[in-house]
Amino acid sequence: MEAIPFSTVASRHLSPTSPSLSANGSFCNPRNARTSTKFCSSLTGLSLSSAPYLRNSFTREIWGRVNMHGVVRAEMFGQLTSGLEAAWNKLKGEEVLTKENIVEPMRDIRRALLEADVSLPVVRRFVQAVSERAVGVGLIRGVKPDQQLVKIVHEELVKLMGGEVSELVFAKSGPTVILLAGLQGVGKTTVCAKLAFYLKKLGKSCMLIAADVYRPAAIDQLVILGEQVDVPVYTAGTEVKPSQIARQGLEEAKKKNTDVVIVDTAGRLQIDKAMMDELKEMKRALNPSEALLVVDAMTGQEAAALVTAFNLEIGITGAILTKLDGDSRGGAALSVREVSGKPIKLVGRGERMEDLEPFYPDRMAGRILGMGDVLSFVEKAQEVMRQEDAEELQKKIMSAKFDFNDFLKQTRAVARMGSMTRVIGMIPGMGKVTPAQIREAEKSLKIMEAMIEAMTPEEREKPELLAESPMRRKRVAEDSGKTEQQVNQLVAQLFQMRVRMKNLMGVMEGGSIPALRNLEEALKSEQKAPPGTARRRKRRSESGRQFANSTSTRPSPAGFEAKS
Ligand SMILES: Nc1nc2c(ncn2[C@@H]2O[C@H](COP(=O)(O)OP(=O)(O)OP(=O)(O)O)[C@@H](O)[C@H]2O)c(=O)[nH]1
Repeated sequence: MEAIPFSTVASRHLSPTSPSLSANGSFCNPRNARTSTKFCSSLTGLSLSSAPYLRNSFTREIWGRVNMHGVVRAEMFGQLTSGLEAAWNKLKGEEVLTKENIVEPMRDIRRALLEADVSLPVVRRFVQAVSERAVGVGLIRGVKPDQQLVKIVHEELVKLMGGEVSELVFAKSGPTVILLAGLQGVGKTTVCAKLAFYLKKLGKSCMLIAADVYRPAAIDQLVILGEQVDVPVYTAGTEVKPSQIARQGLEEAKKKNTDVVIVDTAGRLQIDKAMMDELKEMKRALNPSEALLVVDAMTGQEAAALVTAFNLEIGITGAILTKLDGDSRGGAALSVREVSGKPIKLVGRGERMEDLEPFYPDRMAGRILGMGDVLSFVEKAQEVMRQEDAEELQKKIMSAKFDFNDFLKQTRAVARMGSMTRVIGMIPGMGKVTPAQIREAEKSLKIMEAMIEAMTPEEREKPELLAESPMRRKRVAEDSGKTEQQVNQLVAQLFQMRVRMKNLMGVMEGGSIPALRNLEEALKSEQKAPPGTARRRKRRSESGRQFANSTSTRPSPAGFEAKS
């Protein structure tokens, strides 16, 4: 497969079809623009002016690297995303949305939602709401009908999923009790530890209570997970009643001034009376601030039905949706709130302890529409990247001094961000990725790492040394067990990246969206121009000039390809 620069891939997906991009020039939902900016800056600790950089060039360039050896095409709610895309495509060339021309797109939307296992009444209400709004839309100058429909669908999806983030409720005094319930194997025990890990990051002290007395292995599992996240686990064996264990555990937590206790309960294969009675008793004994039902996203609308049933039976405060990293079709995420009236508070997106996060309806809608979830991505990136590193990196990018040490640091940061599937799903247009393509990308990272490790510290710091010396590149190839061609490619990529980063920085600093579009257009047309054409040659020579400008003291490595 021919390697296509990521920026080009991104530009395809950042076309004006993205309502948030055209609306405010960022990936954030316009509604939440204020919150999003605050978010970015509060998380980074960088100045507000750094936020656009983090939202744009940082994410692209990290992914530029991951995707350098080939394009990873879009699968997270993949089928739903493509189904919806088919709907917009039907409106291409139309001047205005009318009752007649939205019939077919609405049929596509309906079909896509049903195939994603969204519950039928929810689909009906959704389609009706979108249709009513679509035909009521007047002609907005510069916004095409397909874009208008995307925007309406985005807003209705956000509404469907509850609109705002539903925050966890904490007790005003004494320990906050969070009771977790759910069927067998949905991920309850894992969620206990993940939740403790998440709350610890918010500065809360936690204790886990092992009240699943029917599966002794569950107690051991919780103890192990507790050790992993460094949170105490209260256990009392399997001979004591669960409500009794929970009460004792709560007393213990009070003595220790613990902020939050999280109670693991027994799962069943299906809802039964004994389970419900036990949960009711636990609720009476603990008076929890949160009673959350853990449901598996892969079960689609069944998850929504379970939330409804548990709520009617024992009264719950919300749901935690797990396994969103799997091939969930989206039905659960879209149906739970509307069917049960209860919000999804958190989502699990992997097996690692850090793979639990708040449920943001607007970000989820963005992912469903193939617009990615850049804010979650940036947050993850910031979690694994020290602030000083981010600042240092920013300086280097601005002065076009980005070297192989930075390259390695960022590559490793990406690796620490979690499973590739999960991370890739957050990038606009990167929703549909096959496992084989992810393996390919991971392999590429390893190859790059091996080559960089074979460089001397001086070479890593001054990539020009490698650009100028075929002998050095040969040595790196031999020491890393890779081919000379692979080393040449890596060195060339670093210089290309410097140029691209500099261009992006210029655009970001100027802050003008038309400029960004121009750049994307330019990248797009470069990709389209066949090799060897005058246009491509012209661009290449311009790119060489840009490089020469970006490194004043060194000879341009534009010629190094010829030397090697
Ligand atoms: N991929 C993925 N796997 C998950 C997620 N959450 C949990 N799992 C996995 O699901 C499996 C079952 O998780 P458990 O925590 O044991 O489930 P449980 O609900 O406590 O099961 P019972 O105690 O039998 O009721 C484990 O292999 C977990 O690693 C998630 O968000 N994504």
